[in-house]
Amino acid sequence: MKLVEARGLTIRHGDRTILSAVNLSITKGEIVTIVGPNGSGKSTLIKALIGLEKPSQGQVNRAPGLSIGYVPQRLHLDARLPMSVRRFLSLPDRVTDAAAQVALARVGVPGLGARQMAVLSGGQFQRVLLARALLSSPEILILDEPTQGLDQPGVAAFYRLVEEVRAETGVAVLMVSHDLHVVMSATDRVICLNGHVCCEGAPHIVSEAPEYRALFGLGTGGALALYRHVHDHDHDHDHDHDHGHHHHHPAAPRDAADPSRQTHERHDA
Ligand SMILES: Nc1ncnc2c1ncn2[C@@H]1O[C@H](COP(=O)(O)OP(=O)(O)OP(=O)(O)O)[C@@H](O)[C@H]1O
Repeated sequence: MKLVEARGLTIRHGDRTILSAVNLSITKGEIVTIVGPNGSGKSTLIKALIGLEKPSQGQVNRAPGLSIGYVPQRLHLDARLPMSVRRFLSLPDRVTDAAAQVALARVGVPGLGARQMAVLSGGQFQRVLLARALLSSPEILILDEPTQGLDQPGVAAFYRLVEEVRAETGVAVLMVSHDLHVVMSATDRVICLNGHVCCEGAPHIVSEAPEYRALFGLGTGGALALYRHVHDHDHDHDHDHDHGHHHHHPAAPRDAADPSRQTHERHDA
């Protein structure tokens, strides 16, 4: 069943076309990731799917009564305004203490309820946002760059958490990311966006697609100058060897075929 779909979605602001004839759909229980460079229209697409942006042409359809848990790209809270985590979870809809506790435990930050929002770390803040999004028992979670500002282990942990929640609840997930490599193992389908849908499919297929390579190419050839290298070791326990001991491969095909291998791309500029 389709939860949300866009058909021929075009969005213009003034005489600028931000999105052009975008088609996509998200079905029950799948994790879909939108990747694309800065300004490629990712947030605009998300807003259109939620109903915060009006199509200039085409249409957006949502399943009747669809419950959406949305985590925006940026949420600025005034640090001078006292706001506990517990109170934040009750905005805009009041939730019970029990429900708040369950939600916080679910995202791995139990007992944070009394803490002020302003003093949370980046990772805790993102988890609290996710907890709040989960409180409405959504059929789809929409996360706009949920790992912005987190370090690598924090990013990996957050995506693992999203996968766990999906496995437990069957919620569909649509998220935005800049980098395919970090979501490779945590997503079913990738949509590469650059004002239009450049390519779409399973992560390893998209990473090999010429359209994707043109944007996120290897070496200094790509617009975003990324390179990929393959590790045979565990990053968490092997920091000493983290520099200079890698074999740098141009996107080894065996790597794409075997998701258990760790693959990284790095900004090379
Ligand atoms: N309300 C608006 N009026 C005019 N231009 C807009 C408006 N909203 C977005 N844009 C423009 O549309 C383009 C796409 O913006 P959007 O925020 O969707 O990109 P993005 O892919 O999410 O970028 P980033 O990765 O930097 O977050 C940008 O050039 C932006 O300036």
